[in-house]
Amino acid sequence: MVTVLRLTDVTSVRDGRPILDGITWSVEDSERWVILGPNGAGKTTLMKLATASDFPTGGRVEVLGKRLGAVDVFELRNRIGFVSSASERRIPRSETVRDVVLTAAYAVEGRWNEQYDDTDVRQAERILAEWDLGGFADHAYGTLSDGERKRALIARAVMTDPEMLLLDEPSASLDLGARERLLQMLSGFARSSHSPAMIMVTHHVEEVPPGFTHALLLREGRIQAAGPIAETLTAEHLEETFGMPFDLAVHEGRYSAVARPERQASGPGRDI
Ligand SMILES: Nc1ncnc2c1ncn2[C@@H]1O[C@H](COP(=O)(O)OP(=O)(O)OP(=O)(O)O)[C@@H](O)[C@H]1O
Repeated sequence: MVTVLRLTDVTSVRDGRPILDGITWSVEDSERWVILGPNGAGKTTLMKLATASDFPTGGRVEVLGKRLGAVDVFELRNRIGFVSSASERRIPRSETVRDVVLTAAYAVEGRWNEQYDDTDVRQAERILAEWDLGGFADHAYGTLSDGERKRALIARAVMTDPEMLLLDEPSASLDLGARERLLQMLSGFARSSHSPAMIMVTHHVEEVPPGFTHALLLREGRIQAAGPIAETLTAEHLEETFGMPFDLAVHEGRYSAVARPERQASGPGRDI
């Protein structure tokens, strides 16, 4: 086992306020982590540290065995796949889907004069097929549906065989069918022993792909619970994290959560 990410007593302070506070967490190459927590809990800030896009205010962050602050972060970033709404905005709309994936080999957005060898082209074609995008290779990225775009971005992120794949809310804005399709593909990818370590941020337990092995629950910049998913993603921990009680169900690796009905009805719509 190889530790791909290690945070030790990490603090991130912005405008004098701790956004992350006392985070100690590590990820092994065989692990697939889901990160859950309320809006503003610090999930994106944590992802920025994990992708070597930001530095901590205090503590120690080691990404792929290298300590942030003592390593060329550009070299590190080439070994990490990252999909977020920001990465989506950087892709030119007129770029073909094939080039969206292929240009990852040079870490550029938008094909220019780079020379790609046959191995790169074959790798791109293989990955496009794996993510069910073979029929879209010549389509312009801007014409894809949201679900197809997400798959194209993930295909781009895995083009360089990264050692860590990080996904920030990959299912956000997808319709039910597109979400389910993406989850099936992520689940298959997570279960493959050839896949890199995965870390995925989501707002909904329904979006946790079966095959994910660990969960980290974050609240107000602190870890509320972290560890193997069966012990961590529990109704008790969700209540501590989100501040309200849930009924949590697990069926064939899929989670669902609804607020537990309060005994005395209150709020809008109650009978008076
Ligand atoms: N550069 C910054 N300067 C000041 N405050 C910041 C900065 N970056 C983040 N924050 C604040 O830190 C907190 C955590 O932000 P972050 O985006 O990490 O949360 P999140 O868990 O990803 O939230 P969401 O689920 O809404 O995306 C928020 O209150 C945010 O306003």
